[in-house]
Amino acid sequence: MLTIGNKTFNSRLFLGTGKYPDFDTQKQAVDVSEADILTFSVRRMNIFEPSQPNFLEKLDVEKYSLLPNTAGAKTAEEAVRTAKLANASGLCDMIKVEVIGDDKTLLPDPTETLKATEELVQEGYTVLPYTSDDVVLAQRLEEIGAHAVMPGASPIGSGQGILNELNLSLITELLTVPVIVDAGIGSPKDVVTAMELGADGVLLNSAVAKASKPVKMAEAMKLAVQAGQLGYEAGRIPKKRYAAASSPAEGMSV
Ligand SMILES: CC(=O)[C@@H](O)[C@H](O)COP(=O)(O)O
Repeated sequence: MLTIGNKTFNSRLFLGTGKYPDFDTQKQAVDVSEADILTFSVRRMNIFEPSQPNFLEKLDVEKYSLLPNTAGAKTAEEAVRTAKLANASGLCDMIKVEVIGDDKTLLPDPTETLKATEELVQEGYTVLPYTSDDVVLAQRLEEIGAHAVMPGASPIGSGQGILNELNLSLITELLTVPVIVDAGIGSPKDVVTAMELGADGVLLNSAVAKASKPVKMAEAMKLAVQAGQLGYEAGRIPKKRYAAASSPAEGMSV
């Protein structure tokens, strides 16, 4: 079970809803993934124009916890405004703060992310900021009241997987709020690694939506989260420099 703020979830997989080849594939992938939390860009929703196509129209949104994100925001002010828009439309169980600092890398702006997180926390939102894998920044976000912290594995949509295992493991060790590894996941292997590093969950989009077979990949990601979590709880063996025989001879008479 995963608890964020005052909500509890069965699944530790957070799924993005964009970039699918069509809405039927999106729905099937979401169903198969058994994700409880779905994220979507507020800017891509026709919130106040019911006649326009609705990005989530195939999904039974009542079944999920919705995590709108502030994608497209470049300042704290824009992110806060976007969060309020999502809230006003009734589509906001929690908010993912995403303030981009650079168009090419889509890496988050640290100071604006802190500012937006602080303001939204003070206004009573359940806030999950997307951040870099910087350990001290993750700690600051926790200190100002973030309900979970979401360090990136690598740049959004890059599929490069986890670039800095050390930093992610330090973040999961030092923070007490949930740590959700977000962005850059390329394959189930990356998900297992994130969970084995002690992440409480993983948020991904492109790796499923852009896979050759998105529905199959959604299932693989579900299983990877479960396998990584089980492995983490089971406690892996320490790495040794030299071999250790599987059938030790000590204590045997012959
Ligand atoms: C959907 C969303 O929130 C993305 O901004 C997120 O960071 C996922 O990134 P990937 O597409 O790399 O999984």
